[in-house]
Amino acid sequence: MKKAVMYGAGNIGRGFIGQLLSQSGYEVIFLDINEKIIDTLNKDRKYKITTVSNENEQQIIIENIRAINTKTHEKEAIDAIATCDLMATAVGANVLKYIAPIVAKGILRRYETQKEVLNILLCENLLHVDKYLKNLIKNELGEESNLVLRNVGFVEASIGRMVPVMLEATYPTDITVESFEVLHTDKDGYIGELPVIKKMIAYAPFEVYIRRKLFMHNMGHAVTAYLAAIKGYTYIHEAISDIEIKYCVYACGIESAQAIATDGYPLKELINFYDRLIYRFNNKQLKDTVERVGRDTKRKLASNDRIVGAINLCKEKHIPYAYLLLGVASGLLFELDESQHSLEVFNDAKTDLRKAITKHTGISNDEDTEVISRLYAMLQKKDLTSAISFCEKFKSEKIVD
Ligand SMILES: NC(=O)c1ccc[n+]([C@@H]2O[C@H](COP(=O)([O-])OP(=O)(O)OC[C@H]3O[C@@H](n4cnc5c(N)ncnc54)[C@H](O)[C@@H]3O)[C@@H](O)[C@H]2O)c1
Ligand SMILES: O=P(O)(O)OC[C@@H](O)[C@@H](O)[C@H](O)[C@H](O)CO
Repeated sequence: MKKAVMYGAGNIGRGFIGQLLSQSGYEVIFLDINEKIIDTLNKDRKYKITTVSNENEQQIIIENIRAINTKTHEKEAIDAIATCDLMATAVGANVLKYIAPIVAKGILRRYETQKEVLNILLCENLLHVDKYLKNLIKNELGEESNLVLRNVGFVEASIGRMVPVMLEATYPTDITVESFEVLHTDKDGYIGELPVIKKMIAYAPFEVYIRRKLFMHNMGHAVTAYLAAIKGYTYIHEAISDIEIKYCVYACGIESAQAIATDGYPLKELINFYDRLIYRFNNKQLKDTVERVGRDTKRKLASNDRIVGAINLCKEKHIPYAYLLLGVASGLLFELDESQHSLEVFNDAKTDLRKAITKHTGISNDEDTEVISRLYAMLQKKDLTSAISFCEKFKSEKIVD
């Protein structure tokens, strides 16, 4: 049986990629550091996925799996990487630097034992994650890195399925997901033959799919969460049913779509994609939280991430972006974050807003800073109605009807 290493046994590792790999005939070996999840996976050798929508729910059992704790069994983890047929990561953008040493050791062992090609599917929400992880691994490998990495494909993937955080009370490995199951990957990232994976599609050039995912899906998701926090909602489906929030999220999506479409991707398809997405945000059974979707504004408001990345693309393509600036203003007010990764941004904005805007978003021009500051003041008073009229007026000055 072919072997696949799934680095990260969390929401996406178990709830999406692990499923597709197992259903494609691979034995799936999860690498993780969460003892409870690892022990339960090894005891049961299977786990349950519940797919939910507003209409129905369905349960499936994922088999042919086992797990290795990389903290306590590093040697076994390296061995798994050295001998597998395919690998994927879903650990979180901030965690890649911690797993790079083990991945590098596994790759080096493959090189020393003349093992064939390894393709690594990178299932993280990070622009150019392929180059990022490759560089981390190059640093680990030192001088010989080019030779060692000759047979390793770093493959960007766009993960569309939304998987919420599970409640403490559920069985440790149970997971609830939405039904979306297409796995988009970068055709140019693979080395050798494309692996056969259920629901996997390989595209080239891939940039437009990554932009669609990050600057529409994740951007729209984040803006929903930031405005939801201002209005006091707990779940994404509650927020997207609020007419003012839905209007702003839609307007942000149109700004992004117009910028992405300038590279030849049909605007109509991008708008259809966004319409379906907003419908998917309304999945009441998924119970995806504002906290999960919004957390870590230090990463999410950065210049290459979902909102400011979209703004930068709009600037490059001369597309107006009033509502995306509202997205930034709302993000600067977000403090609902158990991980504390939003606290620095929130406190900096409270202390010196203009300085915080430049520090955390890279935005430094006077007009954008002024617009964000004015929207921030309105949102601080929870006045989304005035913020919307401000955006409309600002937009009409920029657009000739
Ligand atoms: N949840 C979603 O809806 C979703 C959808 C698309 C993409 N993503 C992306 O997928 C990635 C994973 O997200 P997730 O929701 O599955 O997160 P998660 O927190 O559920 O899973 C991450 C897993 O990585 C493990 N981990 C953390 N540090 C580790 C280390 N040093 N070594 C080994 N394992 C370690 C954690 O224990 C956890 O099981 C992120 O980049 C996220 O942006 C998530
Ligand atoms: O995973 P993050 O923190 O980068 O972003 C939060 C959500 O937008 C994200 O996890 C989406 O659910 C996912 O990317 C959907 O495809």
